[in-house]
Amino acid sequence: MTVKDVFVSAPGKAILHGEHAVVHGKVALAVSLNLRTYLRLKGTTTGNVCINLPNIDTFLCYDLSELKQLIPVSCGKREEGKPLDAELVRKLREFIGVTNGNLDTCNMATLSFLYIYISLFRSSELPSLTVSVWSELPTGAGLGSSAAYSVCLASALLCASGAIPAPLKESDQSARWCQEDLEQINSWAFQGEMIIHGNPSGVDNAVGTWGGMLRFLAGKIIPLSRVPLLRILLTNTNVPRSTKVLVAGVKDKINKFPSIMTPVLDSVDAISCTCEKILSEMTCEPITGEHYNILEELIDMNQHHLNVMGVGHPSLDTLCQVTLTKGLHSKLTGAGGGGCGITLLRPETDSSVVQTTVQDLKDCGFDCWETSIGGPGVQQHSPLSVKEEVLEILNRY
Ligand SMILES: Nc1ncnc2c1ncn2[C@@H]1O[C@H](COP(=O)(O)OP(=O)(O)OP(=O)(O)O)[C@@H](O)[C@H]1O
Ligand SMILES: C[C@@](O)(CCO)CC(=O)[O-]
Ligand SMILES: [Mg+2]
Repeated sequence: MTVKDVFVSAPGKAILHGEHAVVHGKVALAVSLNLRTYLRLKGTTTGNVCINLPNIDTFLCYDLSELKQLIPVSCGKREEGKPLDAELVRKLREFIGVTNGNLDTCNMATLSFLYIYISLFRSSELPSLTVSVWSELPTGAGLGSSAAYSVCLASALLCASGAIPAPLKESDQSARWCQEDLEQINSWAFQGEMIIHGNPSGVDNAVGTWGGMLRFLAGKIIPLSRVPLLRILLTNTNVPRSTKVLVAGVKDKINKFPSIMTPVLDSVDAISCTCEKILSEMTCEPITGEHYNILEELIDMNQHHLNVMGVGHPSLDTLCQVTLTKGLHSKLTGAGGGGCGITLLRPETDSSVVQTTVQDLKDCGFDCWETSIGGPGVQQHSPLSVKEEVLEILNRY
C-alpha cells in the first residue's frame, strides 16, 4: 500500500493563566502563537518507516517487518479518546530500548510517532513512509512544542490512513478540516501528549488543533471569539526543563499539602475567570488603563502562585524583575521550571521601551521577541505555499 503525501502545520501556544491548575480541573486561558511546527509525510516503496526530526537531531528508519511484530495481539482498530494501549506502549518501549522509566527527548518523540502510526494502521497494512518535522518553536520551553508535534502527527497520519479526508483542493494554498475531523485529530494528538507528558490536561493540543484563544476546563473547549488585540513579549530563559517532571512535582505537592494547595489552585481558577471577564469587557467597552492595571495584577498574583506550586526558577524571577524595572509585568507560561515567560505590553508602551527591555533580557542570556497571537489551528498546505526556509529544511530529507 502506498499512501499519499501530506503537508501539515500546527501552532504553538502561550498560556495566559491556568497552567498546572488546569491539570487538576481548573480553568485555563490559552492562545495560539504565530510560531508553527511543519510536518511532511511522503509515501514510499522502500519497505521502511523513517522519521527525520532535525530540531532534536533524530533521524531513524525502521523495517516494516520489525514494526509488524509490535502490533498487539489484543487486536482490532483502536478508537480515539481511549486511554493508551498499555500493551503497545510496553512493546514500543522495549523496541526503542527504554529500560528505565524515563524517556529522553528523542525517545518521547519516537514513541509518540510509532504509537500513533501503529494504532492507526494496525487493522490494515502498515505502509512504507517518511515523516519529516521542522518547528519554529523552541523545543521543551513552554510554548507547546510537544502538542504542535502531536497535532501534526495525528492530522497527517489520520489523513494518510484515510480516517479523515485531505481538505486541500487543487487551487488551495492551505485548508482546514471540518469540526468532526478536528475532534478526531485533537483526540489522537492527546494520545501523543499522554506519551510525552504523562498526565496532560489537553489544553495544549486543543490550541494546536483549533488555534485562536480558548477557555479550557476539564476537557471542555470554548473558543473565545471576541478578544482584544494583546501585545505580548515572549522570553525564552533557555533553561531546559521537562513538562512531565514538573507536572508530576505539582501533583506530589498537592498530595503532600492538600489543605495548602487546594486554595492555591482555586485562586488560580479565579484569576483565569477574572482575566476572561476583563478581556471580554475590553471588547465591548472602551479599553481603559484600569483594564490593563487589572491584567497586570493578575499576572503578578499568578506568578506568585506558580512559585508556591514549585514551578518557578531563578531565571524566571530575573525575567520578572528586569521587566518590572520598565514597568512591565511578566509570568512564566507553560510548565515553568525555566523555559518561557510572557510579558504584557500596554498599548502605550513605547517601542523604545520594548527595545531596551529586549536588550536587557538578551544581556541576561535570554531570547526575546514580540509576537502576534491567535494564529490558525492545524492546517493542510500545498507545499508551494509553505515558507521558503521551512521547505528548504524539509526538502533535505
Ligand atoms: N520539533 C520537534 N521535533 C521532535 N520532537 C519534538 C518537537 N517538538 C517537541 N518535541 C517533543 O516534545 C518534547 C518536549 O515537550 P514538553 O512538553 O516537555 O515541552 P513543550 O511542549 O515545549 O512545553 P509545554 O508543554 O510546557 O508547553 C521533546 O522532548 C520532544 O520529544
Ligand atoms: C503545565 C500544563 O498545565 C501546561 C503545559 O503547557 C500541563 C498541561 O496542561 O497538560
Ligand atoms: Mg508540552
